[in-house]
Amino acid sequence: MLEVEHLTVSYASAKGDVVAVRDVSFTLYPNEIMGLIGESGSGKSTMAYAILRMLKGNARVSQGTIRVLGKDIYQLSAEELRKFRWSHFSMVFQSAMNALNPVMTVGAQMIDTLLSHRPHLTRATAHERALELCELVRIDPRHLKSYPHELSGGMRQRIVIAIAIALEPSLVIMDEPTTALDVVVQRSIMDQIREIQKRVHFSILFISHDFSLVSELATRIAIMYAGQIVEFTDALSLENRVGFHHPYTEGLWKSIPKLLDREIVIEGIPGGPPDLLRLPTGCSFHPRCRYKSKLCTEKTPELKTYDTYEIACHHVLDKEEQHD
Ligand SMILES: Nc1ncnc2c1ncn2[C@@H]1O[C@H](COP(=O)(O)OP(=O)(O)OP(=O)(O)O)[C@@H](O)[C@H]1O
Repeated sequence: MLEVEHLTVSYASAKGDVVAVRDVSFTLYPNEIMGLIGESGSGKSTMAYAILRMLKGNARVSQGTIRVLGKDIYQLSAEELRKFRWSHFSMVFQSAMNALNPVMTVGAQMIDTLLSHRPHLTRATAHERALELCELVRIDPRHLKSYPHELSGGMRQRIVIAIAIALEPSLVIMDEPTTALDVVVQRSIMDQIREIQKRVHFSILFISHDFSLVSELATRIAIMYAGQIVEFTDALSLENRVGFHHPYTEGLWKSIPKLLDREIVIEGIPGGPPDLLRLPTGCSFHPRCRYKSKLCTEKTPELKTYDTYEIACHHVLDKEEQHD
């Protein structure tokens, strides 16, 4: 479905090349929901834009390949890419307002997307399909006549989701799709994403900095730190075996507020992410890691497979004993 191999993406800057994604490889399987999490600045959005071939001016893919349905998307011509996007892969970003045209009704935008990619459709059939999409995202069809500003934030994001799945793509990349919404609306949209994905089957790469949100939706989670994936884990193992993970994953998991004995307990991760222009030697996470040794300051750990996990940490086998 989606194959990313050795992807490296850099931004040219006055101080030198900022390598925002470093040698990332993974496969997303048909109908799989994979979460991608990491703190702000870890490279999640850069990766999403690279996969969508939507990187901005000073960014470039300096290494690696990205294949969607077996096609190297960087080998497609502009016209092929235009056809491929929306039909085979699409995206939902944080701000629905930016994704929608403010001077067109939402119905016209849905019908336009359908007709521009399926020119053989009649306007009446496209309208029927728009009605079906409204039903799928639980929007009253009368809102097809509304302009984006007439709808609430949650409704706008539902419309964006409807447009993203209008052409039945195999892959939808969602980058913080609910971050701008309040908690109640966020929950209902998450439930709906899950329900729609079950009904119409497509793969999702779901990007967020919110571990609890991702772990509810995704079956597999990739954890990103300073441009690299430091762990792939299944969502269930986090609750059951939190000590057997990358120290960064453990820290993120413990940063989720938990109610213990009527007190809210939050354990954070000390320090902040590194300057990408001056990465620490060895493991990039070592300055913040309570399990670090001399080896960690000297040698970059590679991703290694342990049962159903892949973890890049020199001490993953011995750290579980020290974990509390
Ligand atoms: N246009 C740019 N020029 C130079 N550096 C950039 C540019 N855009 C992003 N970066 C740098 O690339 C790194 C990764 O940024 P990115 O936005 O991909 O991270 P992120 O994990 O998605 O963060 P957030 O959750 O805040 O969106 C950051 O350190 C950022 O400063």
